[in-house]
Amino acid sequence: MSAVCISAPGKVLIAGGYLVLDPQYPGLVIATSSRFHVVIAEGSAQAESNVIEVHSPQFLNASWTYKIDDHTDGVKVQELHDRNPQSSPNKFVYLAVQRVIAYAALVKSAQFVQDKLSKGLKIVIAGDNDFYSQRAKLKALGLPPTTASLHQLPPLGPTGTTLRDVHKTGLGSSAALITALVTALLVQFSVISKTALAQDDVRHPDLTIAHNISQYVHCYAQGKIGSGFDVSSAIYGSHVYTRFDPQILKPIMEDQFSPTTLTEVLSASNDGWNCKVEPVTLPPRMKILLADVDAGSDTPSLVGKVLKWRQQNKDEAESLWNAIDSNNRSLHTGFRALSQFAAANKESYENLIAKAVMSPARDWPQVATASTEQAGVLNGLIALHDTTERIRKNMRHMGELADVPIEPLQQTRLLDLSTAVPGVVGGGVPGAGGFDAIWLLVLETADGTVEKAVQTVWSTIYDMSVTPLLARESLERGVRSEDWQRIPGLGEILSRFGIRS
Ligand SMILES: Nc1ncnc2c1ncn2[C@@H]1O[C@H](COP(=O)(O)OP(=O)(O)O)[C@@H](O)[C@H]1O
Ligand SMILES: C[C@@](O)(CCOP(=O)(O)OP(=O)(O)O)CC(=O)O
Repeated sequence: MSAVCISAPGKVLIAGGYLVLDPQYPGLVIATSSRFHVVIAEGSAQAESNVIEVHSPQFLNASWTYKIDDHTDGVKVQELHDRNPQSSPNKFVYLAVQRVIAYAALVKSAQFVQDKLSKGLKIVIAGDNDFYSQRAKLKALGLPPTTASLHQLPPLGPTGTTLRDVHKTGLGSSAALITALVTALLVQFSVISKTALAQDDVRHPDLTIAHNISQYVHCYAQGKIGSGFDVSSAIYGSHVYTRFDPQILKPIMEDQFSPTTLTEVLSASNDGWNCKVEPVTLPPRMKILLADVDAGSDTPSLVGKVLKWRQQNKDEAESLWNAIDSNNRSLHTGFRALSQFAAANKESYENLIAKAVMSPARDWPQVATASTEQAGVLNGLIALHDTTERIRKNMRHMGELADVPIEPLQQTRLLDLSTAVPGVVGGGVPGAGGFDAIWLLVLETADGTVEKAVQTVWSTIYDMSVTPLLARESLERGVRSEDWQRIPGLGEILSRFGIRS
């Protein structure tokens, strides 16, 4: 039996929330080591010709079956509700299947698609535990909210609930899922090759096709065109992202359009996709820590209010956005400068990091340096810390002006306590902000001193619950082809659906 397995990472927008909706302003997105996995198996046990079964077994009532028929006016995908009467229709999954099949039938042929479906397909979706809050599960097991406890939970574990009721952590589950599913289907129907995914070339046409179709399906399923930074990082990994002009998708966001419009708009050679991707990696010895926060209040939808405030206060908004943007760009240049230092003066870099780990960032200006190289690294670290503080201050200010909780008081207190821990460079509230999550940039030691100290601080906060996530920066960049046997927990899940090697 042949199987395709594709994974795509989650995201954290550490700089550029709101601003990135405007193509003038880039955002800095870090892709996470936590991923969504999609396996497509052909000819597995009890598979039926021209039928695609999709299962998301971490959820209750989450199976969907589609029948694919060849009509004179194109290939039709019809959901067979009676096969899974308990499952609510899944617009995201349906559109991914339907639009990729339509695209494949146009660029290959309808006959080619039918041949590929002759043994039937089974698709299994599984997301790393980080995408969903594990707070309740840890509590039920009497485990403290630490990474050590999270490591005790089975990987790709059941959530015990439905997709509608699950408590998400904000890593962008729908974008990672759609990217992995669209890419896996494109590989399955031979529209792109899986070897292309192993390459780091952000201009590779196969990656561009996977990107364009994933953005399209995600926007269509959401019923709106966001900035697209989440799908972009699911494809390309961590990067500085400048959005595409939403006009590009308009012709195919309608109910009716001609087949040639679909292929023209989504084609890798369509220059209308004017988004920019500049890959980023964190400097050596630095890592991202993330927390799922329950500060007692749900984050309402903030985007509409911020954009309305911008519209009504053009001058004030422009000067504040330009100030935020200049700091957002400094964050990126600061990463680059430190990475270059580390490459050119490895020893000085390592020695200085070993000293900086001992003090809180606010005391770094007093750290003694033994050489001009070390002083250079120290200045780079201080600049990064100051930049994160300035971004926070300006984002808080924007929250006050627009009257939305971008960095609410509870989060300010949590971040102030966290960034006072020795070895923490800085942090913030990701994306649109709110009550639900924070990110920290910390110096890394062999024994994880900083991370442990941060977790100790989190565990002493009595009036809000702060649970770490296991995610780190994705070192494997974006979407990729996997050997499913190497993904802990996946083999056992697949065997339940008769999928074996
Ligand atoms: N594990 C999954 N299996 C199947 N569908 C999923 C899964 N995760 C997300 N989805 C789809 O994505 C939708 C969630 O979209 P949305 O609320 O925009 O999420 P997010 O905040 O993660 O972007 C779900 O209703 C479902 O259709
Ligand atoms: C406001 C934004 O710029 C960033 C929102 O980032 P989040 O990470 O908060 O997003 P969700 O995954 O949708 O919850 C909107 C956008 O860029 O689309």
